[in-house]
Amino acid sequence: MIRVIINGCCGKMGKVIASMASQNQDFEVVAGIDQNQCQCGFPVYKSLDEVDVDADVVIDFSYHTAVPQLLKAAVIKNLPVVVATTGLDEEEINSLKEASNHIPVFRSANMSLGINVLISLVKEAAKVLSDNFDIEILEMHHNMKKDSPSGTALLIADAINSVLGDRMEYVYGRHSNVDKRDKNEVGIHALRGGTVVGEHEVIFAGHDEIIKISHSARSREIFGNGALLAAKFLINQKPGLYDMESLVKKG
Ligand SMILES: NC(=O)C1=CN([C@@H]2O[C@H](COP(=O)(O)OP(=O)(O)OC[C@H]3O[C@@H](n4cnc5c(N)ncnc54)[C@H](O)[C@@H]3O)[C@@H](O)[C@H]2O)C=CC1
Ligand SMILES: O=C(O)C1=N[C@H](C(=O)O)C[C@H](O)C1
Repeated sequence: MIRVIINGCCGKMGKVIASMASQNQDFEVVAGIDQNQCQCGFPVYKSLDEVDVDADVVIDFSYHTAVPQLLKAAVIKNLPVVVATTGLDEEEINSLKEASNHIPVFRSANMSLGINVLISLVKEAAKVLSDNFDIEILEMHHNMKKDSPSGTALLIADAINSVLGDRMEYVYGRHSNVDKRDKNEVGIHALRGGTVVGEHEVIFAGHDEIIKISHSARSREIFGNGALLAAKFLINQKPGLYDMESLVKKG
């Protein structure tokens, strides 16, 4: 039985993780952490420092400002952490890399298998098409999402850049642009509205033809499933930084 602490347990994803874990005999949620209070069926603390319950792993779906303190406490407690929270700035990302020198840390902006397959497809397409096709990324999420663009859109852009010699410049929206589009741009555009779970589309626009590769998340359970698989994988790893590619490769 893998004993889980959920950071952000009162949130949309925290509740999904708690529900999925309760239906999976491999997992038990032993505690939650949230700045808010909520009825969860397990004790809820304000910070990991305060948690006095034994656990095997922390799963984090919270807010970017929460991550450095969470990781600091996880290092002290020698607890592996799955970081699913997005919108991290450079300093927060560095805190994550530092923690991974001491504990296993798994980070992915998108825990779904589908997006990680899309990323593989998009990398292959970019290798073939980038000379003659302009690349734009469009994402849409619910009206409660606090960060923009999505971590997934940035993950896709970074994957494209990685196969194009890191020569691409990200352009976020085009409101103030007065020049024509540069070839070495990746446009990234965010839409917000309704209860959209997560839509991502990569558009390769060429001369007289367009290729689109897209993913549509219809339920948050696809992220919950990936996070639980990541937690199961992570508890058997040495200190280091892991991602969905590590999970797929090591199985
Ligand atoms: N990697 C992935 O597959 C996915 C990542 N996410 C990301 O997960 C994060 C959470 O998403 P949602 O659950 O929709 O958001 P949410 O806003 O519903 O939940 C976040 C929870 O974290 C809590 N929180 C905020 N600051 C905190 C702190 N300092 N300490 C403890 N708890 C704190 C909030 O009170 C809230 O209950 C976002 O960054 C989102 O982009 C969401 C879905 C999938
Ligand atoms: O906030 C969300 O809901 C999601 N956030 C992640 C992101 O920023 O990419 C993953 C998923 O798209 C849902």
